[in-house]
Amino acid sequence: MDDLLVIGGGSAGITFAKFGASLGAKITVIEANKLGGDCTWTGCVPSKSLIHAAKIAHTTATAARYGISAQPSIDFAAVMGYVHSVQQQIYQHDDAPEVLRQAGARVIEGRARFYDDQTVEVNGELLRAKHFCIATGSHPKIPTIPGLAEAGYLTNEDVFLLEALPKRIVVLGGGPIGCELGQALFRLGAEVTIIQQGPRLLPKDDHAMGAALAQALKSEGLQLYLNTKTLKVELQAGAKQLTIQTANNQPQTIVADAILVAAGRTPNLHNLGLDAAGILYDPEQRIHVDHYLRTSNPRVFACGDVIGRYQFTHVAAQEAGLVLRNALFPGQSAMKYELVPWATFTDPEVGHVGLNEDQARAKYGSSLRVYELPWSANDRARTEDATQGFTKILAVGRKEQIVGVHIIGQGAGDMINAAVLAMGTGVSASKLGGLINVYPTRSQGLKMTAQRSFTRWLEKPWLQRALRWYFR
Ligand SMILES: Cc1cc2nc3c(=O)[nH]c(=O)nc-3n(C[C@H](O)[C@H](O)[C@H](O)COP(=O)(O)OP(=O)(O)OC[C@H]3O[C@@H](n4cnc5c(N)ncnc54)[C@H](O)[C@@H]3O)c2cc1C
Ligand SMILES: NC(=O)c1ccc[n+]([C@@H]2O[C@H](COP(=O)([O-])OP(=O)(O)OC[C@H]3O[C@@H](n4cnc5c(N)ncnc54)[C@H](O)[C@@H]3O)[C@@H](O)[C@H]2O)c1
Repeated sequence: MDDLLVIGGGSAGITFAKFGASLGAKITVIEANKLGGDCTWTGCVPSKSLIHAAKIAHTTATAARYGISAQPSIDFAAVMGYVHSVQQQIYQHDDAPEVLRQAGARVIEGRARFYDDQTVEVNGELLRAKHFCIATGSHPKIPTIPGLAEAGYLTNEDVFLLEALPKRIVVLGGGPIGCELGQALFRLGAEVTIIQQGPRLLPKDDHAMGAALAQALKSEGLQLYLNTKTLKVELQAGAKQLTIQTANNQPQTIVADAILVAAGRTPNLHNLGLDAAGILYDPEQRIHVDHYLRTSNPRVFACGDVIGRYQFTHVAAQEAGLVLRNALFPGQSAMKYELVPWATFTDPEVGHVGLNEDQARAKYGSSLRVYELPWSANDRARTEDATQGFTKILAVGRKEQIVGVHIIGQGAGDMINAAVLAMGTGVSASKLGGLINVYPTRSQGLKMTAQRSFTRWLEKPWLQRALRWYFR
């Protein structure tokens, strides 16, 4: 009998197969479509490949300021060919059934559902296991807008299959998907309008990040509507006409050739037989799990996008590791979410870890200190004409404990990992500011921001007076 049977072979499922089997446990992964899940086929991998190609187009088109003149000629089908080739490479190397079998896991292709509280059915076969894990991921949430379904729309599930670039694209949603793909498609030649129903982009990030990103996207040429509701969509002479209500309550229309819906995610629970297995879930379609990622059926765990917490590949993988620990070994450990980092791979990128400023202020009040440094103070950023950005460190207490770091700027997604290391190992802001970093690097900006925790004392009048006396 299997030690663990996993439904879903995406980011979490693949971690189960590789890591679980390497421990010597009997692991079966059942996948309904293609191993690799959202990340390889409809998420991280194609979006980051498209963003890379789009950045090259943008860099080429704007190279005149460096004394280099060129105009990119963009073959959209070839760009998509590049995207698909990266997907194939990653699939063959990391996700394919033979890779997981080689690692020691059993792979079954088929759609699984619970038959009862200790049995799963797939391809007409009933399978029992000591434990189960639901890792079925999520799919795009489609807002209820009159006429949207009839007019037709794209989501992350089909945008990477486009063979030609639509001329005018409206993106519904100003979260990470809308901002990343909106900018990439703009840079590849589309006219892009992002409609965000809330007051700012990236509302899960620090408020200053969304505002800075909005400024960057607008200055590049994207149209942005914040606090805006889409009232209806109509087909007019083959094009899609959206009637929107903007912040000042003025209805107006926008005409587009394609609408990309990027308005959040819904967990994949449909037809899973959860009731037959005694697994509780809520009307928002989230499975209830405890701190140990166990559902209301003690044999069954759930992790990844399906539990609707932090919907990232690195979190799905971390949660899968925790489920392996709790299902296969005595005792149990809880998932810790305080140090979940993420990055939005726009240009400039936005990196996040810990509390944002509003959360930190609500929690720590006047003991919160905010250290900020614009990238214009960083020499490497200057040499690379990448001064659009800033770093923000949130610290508390006499020990200057770091409770949040937020970075907007080129490469912020890589840089945020240093902040994770500092926070995870209890390095204070003053300690971080005192370390030696390589000059000239953009990541030095993190250290330079942390340095504010002690250089700010130099601005105190009493210290100024004392220094004047000392050097009299
Ligand atoms: C456009 C986009 C860009 C993204 N970019 C990033 C990024 O840059 N960084 C990042 O960290 N995250 C990113 N994400 C999020 C990331 O893709 C997800 O958080 C991650 O894939 C979740 O992993 P998972 O294992 O929970 O689900 P998935 O990877 O979606 O895997 C679930 C699998 O379960 C299968 N399945 C479903 N039902 C059944 C069933 N009944 N039987 C058998 N199999 C079933 C599905 O076919 C699927 O393969 C992005 C997402 C999108 C949409
Ligand atoms: N770089 C990354 O790590 C990355 C990239 C893409 C996606 N993701 C993951 O995928 C998840 C889903 O991304 P997402 O951007 O779809 O979701 P999201 O929930 O993060 O953002 C969606 C945004 O759309 C807005 N919205 C909802 N309905 C709307 C409507 N009718 N009109 C206009 N705006 C509307 C919401 O206010 C929200 O801000 C992310 O939260 C993240 O976990 C990660």
